[in-house]
Parts: sequence; structure tokens; C-alpha cells
Amino acid sequence: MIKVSVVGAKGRMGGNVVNAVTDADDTELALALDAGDDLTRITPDNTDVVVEFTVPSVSLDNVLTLIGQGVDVVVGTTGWTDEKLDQVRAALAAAPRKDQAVFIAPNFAISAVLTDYFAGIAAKYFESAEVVEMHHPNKVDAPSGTAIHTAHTIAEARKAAGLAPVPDATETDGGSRGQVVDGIHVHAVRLRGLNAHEEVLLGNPGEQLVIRSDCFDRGSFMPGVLLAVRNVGSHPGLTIGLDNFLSL
Ligand SMILES: NC(=O)C1=CN([C@@H]2O[C@H](COP(=O)(O)OP(=O)(O)OC[C@H]3O[C@@H](n4cnc5c(N)ncnc54)[C@H](O)[C@@H]3O)[C@@H](O)[C@H]2O)C=CC1
Ligand SMILES: O=C(O)C1=N[C@H](C(=O)O)C[C@H](O)C1
Repeated sequence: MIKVSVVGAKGRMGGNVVNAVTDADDTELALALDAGDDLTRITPDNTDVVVEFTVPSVSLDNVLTLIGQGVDVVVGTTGWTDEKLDQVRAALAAAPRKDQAVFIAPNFAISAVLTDYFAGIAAKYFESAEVVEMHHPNKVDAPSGTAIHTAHTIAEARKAAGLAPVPDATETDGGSRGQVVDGIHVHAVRLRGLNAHEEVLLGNPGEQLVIRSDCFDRGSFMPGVLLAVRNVGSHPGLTIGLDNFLSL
């Protein structure tokens, strides 16, 4: 059995992870912690893998503490920058165990992972590309971590193919053209009734390709979380993206 502790256990995602870990045949719940709890209660004696779903402002500190505790960590929280990732790599280099692992996924849902993957394949064939993400109004960050990741995926594919910047003759913009991430416009919608959705729009003269993921329920993330829990230990160091554990 894999002993799993959950940090952010009282949250929307953390609560689902507690149930998924309890229900799966090969995992068991160790500790379920949330804001105000002492993370140093988590040790290799009681925990093999920690799943961290909290808020972007605290996630780095939590991950650094957990690395120091000598356990592997699966992270779903958003807000990761290159600078923060470098801090994780440095902490892993000085970790108590040589083969310690941290896995971060912008999105654990297969539909979202494939949307990102297909966007990377399609991007070089299209002159225009934009990303629209749509979420529940309780989400604290915008644009979504997934949309930022997808924008980078598209941008890298365009650069590799030697494409020019996306065409855009906008002269006045009060913010309606979205946030530009790596040259790609990203738009964020917050709407009651939605959960987590992303559309990649790719355009050429006379045609459009739309790639869309709809996660109607947080259960959609749980198979990916469990896949990461099962695989993190065999990938020492920092790994980013569920595609690393899928045969794409
Ligand atoms: N990678 C993925 O597939 C997904 C990622 N997310 C991301 O996961 C994060 C959490 O999302 P939700 O569960 O919807 O948020 P939420 O607000 O429902 O839950 C966050 C939880 O973290 C707790 N928390 C805050 N500070 C803490 C601390 N210092 N230590 C421990 N716990 C602390 C809060 O009390 C709360 O229970 C967000 O960044 C969200 O974007 C959400 C869905 C899927
Ligand atoms: O906050 C959410 O709900 C989600 N957050 C992640 C993100 O920001 O990409 C993943 C998913 O979109 C749900």
C-alpha cells in the first residue's frame, strides 16, 4: 500500500483526493492536513507520497518543507514560475534522500492533458492561435495554470516551426484582448455553473480548428492524481506534466 498524506485536505480538490486515496485498492490515507496544521508531522515513517492542493501563495513553502521532511510530493496547485521551480530543484539537490521526487501537474484530467498535447501538434499549421479558459467563479488565479502551460506549448511549437508572431491589428485595448503569455493571447472567463474548461482556437484563412476540454466534475482529476501517486517515486528530481506518465 502507498501511504498518502493530503495537504489542503479541506479544499475542493483536497477533499476529492482524500476520498480517492481512501477508495483506491493500492493507496491508504495517512494524514489529512490543511491551513494551520504543522507539516513536519509528515515523515517517511507515516507517508510515502504527499498530495498538495492548496493556493498559489503558499504552495512553494509547503513543497520546500515537505522536501525537507524526506517525502515525495505530487503537486496540483497552480502559480509556478521558473524562479519557483528553480527553488524546488535546489531543495531536491539538498534533500534528505538522494532519489527524492516532486511531480507538478498543471492539470490531472486526461482531456486537458490531451488538449495541450494536440495543441502542440496543431500549432505549427495555423497562422493564429488563442486560448480561452473558463472556470468556476471561486477560482483565485487567472489565467489558469493550464492555460498558461498551453500558451507556452503553442509558442514553443510556433517558434520551432519558425512562424511569425500571431497577426493582430488591435490599436485600442482596454484589456479585452486578454493576457499575452509567450506571444499567445489567453482569455479567462469566470462563470457560476462552470467547473474547468479550456478551448484552443487555431485559425487560417477560411478555416478554424477548435480543441476543447470540459471537466464537468472534480472526479475527472482523480485518475491522474492516482497515476502520479503511483509513478512519482520512480521519477527522482522534478517532473512537470502528466504527459510524462502517459505513452503519448
Ligand atoms: N492540477 C490540477 O489538475 C488542478 C489544479 N487545481 C488547483 O489546485 C489548487 C486548489 O484548488 P481548490 O481545491 O479548488 O482550492 P480550495 O480553495 O478549495 O482549497 C485550497 C485549500 O488549501 C488550504 N490551505 C490554504 N493555505 C494552506 C496552507 N498554508 N497549508 C495547507 N493548506 C492550506 C485551504 O484552507 C483550502 O482548504 C488551485 O491552485 C487550483 O488552481 C484545481 C483543480 C485541478
Ligand atoms: O482552480 C481550478 O478549478 C483548476 N485549476 C487548474 C488550473 O488553474 O489550470 C486546473 C483546472 O483548470 C482546474
